[in-house]
Amino acid sequence: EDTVPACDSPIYCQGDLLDIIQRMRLFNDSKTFVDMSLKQSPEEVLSAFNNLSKPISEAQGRKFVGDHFSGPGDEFQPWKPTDLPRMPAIMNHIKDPLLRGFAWDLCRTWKDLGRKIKIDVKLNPDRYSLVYLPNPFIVPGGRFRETYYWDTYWVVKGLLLCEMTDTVKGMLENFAFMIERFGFIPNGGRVYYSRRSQPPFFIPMMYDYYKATKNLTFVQSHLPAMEAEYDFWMTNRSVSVQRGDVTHILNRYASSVNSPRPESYSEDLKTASSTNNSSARRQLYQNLVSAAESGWDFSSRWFSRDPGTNLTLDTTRTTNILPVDLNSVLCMNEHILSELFNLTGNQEKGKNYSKNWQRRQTAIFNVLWNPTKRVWQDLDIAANSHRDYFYASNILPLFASCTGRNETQTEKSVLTYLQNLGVLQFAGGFPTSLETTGQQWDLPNGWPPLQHMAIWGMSQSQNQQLKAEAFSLANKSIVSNWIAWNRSRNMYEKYSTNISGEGGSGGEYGVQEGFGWSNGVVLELLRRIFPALQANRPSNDMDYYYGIEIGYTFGKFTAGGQQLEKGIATSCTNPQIFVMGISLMATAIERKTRGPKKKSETYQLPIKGFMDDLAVTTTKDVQTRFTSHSKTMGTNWISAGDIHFIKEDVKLEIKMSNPSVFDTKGNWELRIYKDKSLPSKAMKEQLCDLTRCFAVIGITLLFGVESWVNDYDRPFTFTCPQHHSINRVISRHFDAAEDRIFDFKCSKYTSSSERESCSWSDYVNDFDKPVVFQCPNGGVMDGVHSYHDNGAEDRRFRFYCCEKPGMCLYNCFYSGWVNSYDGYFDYAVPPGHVMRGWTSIHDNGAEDRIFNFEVCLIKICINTGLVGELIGKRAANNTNGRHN
Ligand SMILES: OC[C@H]1O[C@H](O[C@H]2O[C@H](CO)[C@@H](O)[C@H](O)[C@H]2O)[C@H](O)[C@@H](O)[C@@H]1O
Repeated sequence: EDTVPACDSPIYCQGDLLDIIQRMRLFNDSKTFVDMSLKQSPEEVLSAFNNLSKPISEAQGRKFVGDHFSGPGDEFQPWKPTDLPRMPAIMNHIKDPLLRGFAWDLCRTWKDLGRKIKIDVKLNPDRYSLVYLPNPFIVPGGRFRETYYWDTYWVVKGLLLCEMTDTVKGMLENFAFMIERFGFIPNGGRVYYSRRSQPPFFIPMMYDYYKATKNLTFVQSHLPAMEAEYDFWMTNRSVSVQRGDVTHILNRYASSVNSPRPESYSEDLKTASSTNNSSARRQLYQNLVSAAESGWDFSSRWFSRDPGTNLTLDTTRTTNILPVDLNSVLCMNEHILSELFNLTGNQEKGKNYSKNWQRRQTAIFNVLWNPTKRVWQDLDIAANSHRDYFYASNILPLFASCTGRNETQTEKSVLTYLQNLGVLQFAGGFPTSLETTGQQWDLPNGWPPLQHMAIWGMSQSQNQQLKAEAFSLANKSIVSNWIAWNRSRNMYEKYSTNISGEGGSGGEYGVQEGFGWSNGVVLELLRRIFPALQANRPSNDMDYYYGIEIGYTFGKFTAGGQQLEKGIATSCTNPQIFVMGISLMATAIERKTRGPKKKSETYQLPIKGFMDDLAVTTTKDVQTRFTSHSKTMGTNWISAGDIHFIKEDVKLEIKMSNPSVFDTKGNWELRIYKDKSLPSKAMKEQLCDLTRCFAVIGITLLFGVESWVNDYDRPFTFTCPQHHSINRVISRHFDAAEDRIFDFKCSKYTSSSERESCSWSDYVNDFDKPVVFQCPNGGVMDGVHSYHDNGAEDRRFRFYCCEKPGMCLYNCFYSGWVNSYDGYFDYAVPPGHVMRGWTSIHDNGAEDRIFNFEVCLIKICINTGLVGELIGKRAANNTNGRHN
């Protein structure tokens, strides 16, 4: 019997180098080493390794790795998806404003999980374990830096709900590219995954894409790839099972690799350490790799249940088992293939796949349905008996609509089975199993893909009780994610089913954050299962407006109540009226910024809110954020009643449908968004009739206008006129564009007419890098140029500095940070001062910058004794206080 390594690479998949270095456990996570790239060719690295005298000490091993490897992660270039629209329709469907905000945040996390592979990986593939893919893709997150096969099914669902169809298309093309290269889709995008697959969801992903886009041409062009993938499973992973005189064909997980997994090398050696016989060891490795192919790595599901064996990893027997979930997914594939061939006019293939689908349903019922337990169960091939244990996978024929028998009876007995076991009662959702083994696909973990498949299957049932249980599980699942998100701004790869909001545990690595499939599953559950779900309100903190409705009349026009919240105001039939209402409301709140007088004759602390990110794109699409900055003193004055704000014939009412909001702490900042181009845009797009457009113009003028020197994602060059210098910088950030717009004001600093000597600096920063700039030679900042990059989601800056003849700068100081990430700022240079420098830091999480300005007093030098005194004498490390 031959050893089959994970791939052919003599560095990443087999040989002494891998063996010696991985046994040293130089990194906390074994995956780190095999994700690193080579600094030289594999031949050079191997020869350097062979030249080391053996045995190699740990210090030598560390040095060797440092000298010859780099990364991990340096195979990628900056990339952010650019196809996230400003207002995906999912926002219109989710009822609860908080959950709508959550969905929007999740849509935005795709930006953090986007990756694009550097061209060098294509040119020098043997220097990388990463498999080159032509299009950018979304990764799960954390240690999972590469694409993962079955994860992508839920990522695609999430992306489609965020309407990011270009990204999805590219990812599907990547999978077709992998099928072309490997004959199937590997577990993940590394060479060490290239001899095992994962649950086959390519065809369902294509189908989801088709349903979302109706792009049949694209899907049709990939039908050969879909068939090739299906054939792979039928040729390499099928088993026949005799029942009566019928031979059923079913599938199993069974990789040919029978050596330790490179990414968990020392872990596999340890698991096999008490298996002395080399053939048994190879068999164990093969079963471990095959368990990884199932996506359930690892679980008691694959352990031997022979009497006398413990529930331990070294008893893993994956290839002996016919799994319910794999066969359900293949059944789904057969159904979809039949439908797609019919749709594209190939009725013959359509019929063939339909036959396969019917056969599979029969096989699932005849082989995997346990008539005693009245549920589907995995089959132990060797013992020819069901494995009578609870696994979430047992009910997945419901998800695949492959129950193969009378639905009413089946659904009823499935419900009874679940109720009797108590698996519907866990606080955090549907458990994976009822075994506690320390493995991650066992108790206490609940996995997002399983939550989704189980819930979806149950929700499609005709049995009302089973359907109701689906809602209850969806509620638990969303809430658990929501609690964790509010607490930590993290989405986990798995969750505890014991404690809602807690990440999962167990297995080979700590719980990972990101996280592709969790984001997709929450979006899917929110949209398709429980759009009406109401989230629990945070009890002692308030970052959002919620439960606030505004209703107002304008002349004879009365607008219906609009819900306002952090996320989005939706279903507005008249954007202009809405815009006006919001502006008015902001103003009304501004007027109350001191809060009402208390009995003690003192005023409540200020309340401030601001409207942000206003965009009107169609007659029905208005979005704005109405956010609040929370936390100072308790105040509940607004809950006392409605506010009526009457300005000429405009009447604004603010109704509080949830007054308790204001029992919490509030300290909000007010900004009114005024886009001077809005009324004309609205007129052009015929969004309003003449009277109302004029009204908008009127309101816009009434409240003043802010102008911007740039649009989001666009470059700008701004300079002040001669003898003027910048005295105000205003800027607003927009999350969907991950960029800022700017405005500058200038003031005259002298009446002298002497010519200034001005010049532009070079770019003072790279993307994602700090700006630390000071105009040289006593110069003053009179202009700024900047451009934005969508990949880095950042700006580079150049500055226009002018030496002011006869003028001296002194008493320079820094403003301190004038904004928070994603925050608005309006910084005014103090009177008598000019701007000399900028400091700015970018944050990759927020994809935004904070700013700190250096300003100085300016005076005529002549006869002041100050000549030449000031400039360049910047106090080291003084970033906040005054300095000379
Ligand atoms: O490195 C250990 C294992 O890690 C992966 O498995 C786990 O994460 C995957 C990505 O989220 C997920 O698809 C899988 O279901 C998880 O168990 C990897 O897929 C395994 O092959 C690998 O051995």
